[in-house]
Amino acid sequence: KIYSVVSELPEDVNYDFIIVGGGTAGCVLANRLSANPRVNVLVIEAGSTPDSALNVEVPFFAPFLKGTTFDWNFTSVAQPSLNNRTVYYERGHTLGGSSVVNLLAFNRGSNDFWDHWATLTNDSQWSWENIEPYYMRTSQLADPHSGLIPSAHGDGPVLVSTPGFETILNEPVIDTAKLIGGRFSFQTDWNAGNFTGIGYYQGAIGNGQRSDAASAYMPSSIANRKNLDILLNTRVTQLIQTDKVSGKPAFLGVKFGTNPSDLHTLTASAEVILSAGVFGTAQILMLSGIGPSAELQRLGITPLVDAPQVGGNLTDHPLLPNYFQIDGTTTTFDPLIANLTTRAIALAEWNSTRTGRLVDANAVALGFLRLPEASPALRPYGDPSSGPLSAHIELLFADGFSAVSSLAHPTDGTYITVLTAVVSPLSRGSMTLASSDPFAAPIIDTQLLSHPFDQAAMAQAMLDAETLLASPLLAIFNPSPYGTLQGATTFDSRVAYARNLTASLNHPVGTAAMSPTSASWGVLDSNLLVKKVSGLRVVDASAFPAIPECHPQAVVYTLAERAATIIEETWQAKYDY
Ligand SMILES: Cc1cc2nc3c(=O)[nH]c(=O)nc-3n(C[C@H](O)[C@H](O)[C@H](O)COP(=O)(O)OP(=O)(O)OC[C@H]3O[C@@H](n4cnc5c(N)ncnc54)[C@H](O)[C@@H]3O)c2cc1C
Repeated sequence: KIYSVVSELPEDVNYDFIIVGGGTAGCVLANRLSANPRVNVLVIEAGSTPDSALNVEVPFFAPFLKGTTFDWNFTSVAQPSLNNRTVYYERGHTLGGSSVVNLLAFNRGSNDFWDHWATLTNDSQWSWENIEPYYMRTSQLADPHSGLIPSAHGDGPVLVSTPGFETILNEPVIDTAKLIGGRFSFQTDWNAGNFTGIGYYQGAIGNGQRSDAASAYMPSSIANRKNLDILLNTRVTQLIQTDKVSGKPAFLGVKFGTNPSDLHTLTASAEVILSAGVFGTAQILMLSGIGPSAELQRLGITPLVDAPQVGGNLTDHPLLPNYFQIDGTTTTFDPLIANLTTRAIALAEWNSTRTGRLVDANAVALGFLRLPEASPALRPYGDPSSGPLSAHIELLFADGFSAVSSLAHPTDGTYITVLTAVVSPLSRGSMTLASSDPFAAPIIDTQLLSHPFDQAAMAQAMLDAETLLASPLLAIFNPSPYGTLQGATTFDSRVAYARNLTASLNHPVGTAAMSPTSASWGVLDSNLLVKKVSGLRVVDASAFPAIPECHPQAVVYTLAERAATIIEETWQAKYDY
């Protein structure tokens, strides 16, 4: 059942599993673990439910969710590498978490990125060969999906499809890839193992509507299970040490509430699982005394387990909009942003037939490219990608002015945007506590674009965007660089442009990374258990040992599916899973 306030929660239930955070990973775990009627599961989620909100359901409206009650509204500290600008961090604050507010791309990454995880954790359970069945459990194809490889897709609850609307860019971008080939070769299906080339976007969209962790993994038939309770609008503030097992502290107690003067506690009999996301999980660990001891002491928190890397290793994909003004007679999505009447007409079409431009996200075609072999970026720093099936940079093609930067949408004109990103970044940031107040926002220091490799890779991505737009099928739009992009014609001026406009692709990961049991780096072992602690698990994007060279939500779903099986196997004897 779903409860909106703490006082409604039944007092006589003994919960076996308490899941902290009902986001992308949390919904998967709650669904799978509560399938066993012999266990009681509690999810505590800080936000409310998406409840058929229009901007959640309509794929094209996803950017309108920024800054709403569905968003935690985080902001980084000023970044020297970005001319001392701050970076906005959107994070889902609702059942379903960031899968409810994200830009819908659904990619499981290359085979060699998963094999890289197996190497990094020294555990073959994360290799593609072993993880594939768990990916298959996450999602299934929905219409339209012609051209995709059916055997590369599974039968899970998240619906995945290709663009449902023919924009001015779909065919020209794909045909350009087919024409040029090489690094720009056409990619038939992103979810078939090779994550390089140029191909159609695959989105978590079914019947023209968003498919997220809440709608796919937590429909009312699951949420109403007798052995599953979901407490909304409530923040977990701390885990409480309950015991010591084989000399290691156990944290089965959970403190939660809506403000510092009204906090409650519950104790799980089997496990507490942290799924509060890349910032929430590290924050709760530190508030519980698990983190860098000296830092915790400075904030007045009693250190219980010295875990220096909690909050460290923050890795993200920098995102840069490259705007081009095009021939004014062309149809782009710009009027849908600038003109409320045009938007209302499109919405009426979406409401009645689930057709039109609103059925897709902003970007309709993607490129995931390896750097040229002679790239100056690769020489000094080596190849940071997971392998030849993985990219270094990404290009997203949007048929209008894509509002990801501080630049306001121009009041007139017709545009296309090529969003460029670095997907194998070497920059590393961190997240720390601002204070011991669990309701205070953390300090996020992203370090985006601080490493010279990332700057050089971004400059190459900008050059690739220009090269593609100059090819015959795209040159017909007469794309002309807009704003300061006009002056970005050399390596140095491209980097200067990037420093001015780079934002986050909202893919932060790694603040409680998995590593081999004996490794001095990392926070978790390869079964997602916090090292030096008994039985405390982390299941979300903070556990990633390295950032995938793709959009990460499908990787989170897959990680959580695998985690559910690890947990079931751990408790097989007691609960007969
Ligand atoms: C704007 C945006 C666009 C994105 N675009 C894409 C995309 O197109 N494709 C893609 O693959 N990925 C995308 N991502 C990234 C992807 O959505 C995330 O990586 C993924 O959903 C993270 O899953 P998670 O389970 O780690 O965390 P989340 O899904 O964020 O879940 C964490 C949950 O914990 C809750 N929580 C946090 N702290 C507490 C607390 N103290 N107490 C109780 N609850 C708490 C939160 O409210 C949230 O519900 C995007 C993300 C954003 C924000």
